[in-house]
Amino acid sequence: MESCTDWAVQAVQQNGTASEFVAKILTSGMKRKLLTLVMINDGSRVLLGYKKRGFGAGYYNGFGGKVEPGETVREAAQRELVEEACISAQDLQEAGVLVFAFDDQPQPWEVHVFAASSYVGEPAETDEMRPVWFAHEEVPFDSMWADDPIWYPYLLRQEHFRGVFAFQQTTKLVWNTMV
Ligand SMILES: Nc1[nH]c(=O)nc2c1ncn2[C@H]1C[C@H](O)[C@@H](COP(=O)(O)OP(=O)(O)OP(=O)(O)O)O1
Repeated sequence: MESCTDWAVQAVQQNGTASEFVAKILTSGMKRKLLTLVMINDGSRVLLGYKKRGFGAGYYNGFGGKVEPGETVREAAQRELVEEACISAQDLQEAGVLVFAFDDQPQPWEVHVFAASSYVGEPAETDEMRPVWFAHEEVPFDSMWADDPIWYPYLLRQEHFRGVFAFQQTTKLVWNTMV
């Protein structure tokens, strides 16, 4: 089976990129870092968390984090949702995959995005995230990762997506392609 990194490498080779580090970081065969991101979407609103600490602090985002040894990507997605928003998704669906190459991180990141419309529990603030509902037309892209406006339309249309994104100095988006 084709691994996700293979399609990301192909995308870079087919589309070219102004930033050499993207090709270098994706083709070097180094292990990627696996992460999850869960988007709760009730049909007209999405639940985002204001990230209070760590990577992406100050941004709104879905809930997620690193896949720990011994757990599946799906298990990690459920665990992070409970840890960060105090809710458990009932209909977690695979929504898409995002590959990020950073010029200041040693490994490419592969983020598995899941969507859910129903959950048990009540969203509550944790040490890491403050949950806030946003209407689809009011998603606060100015306070989010620069790649988000590119793939959110796919998410909201419930169309599966794969994207490759290159960042310089952590947050400056310098190249992207949707596959
Ligand atoms: N460019 C980007 N756009 C986006 O929308 N989400 C991104 C992103 N880059 C990273 N993320 C997400 C993936 C993941 O859900 C989160 C980063 O995870 P964290 O570093 O918070 O992981 P952990 O919660 O495991 O960390 P610790 O609690 O520090 O162990 O940010």
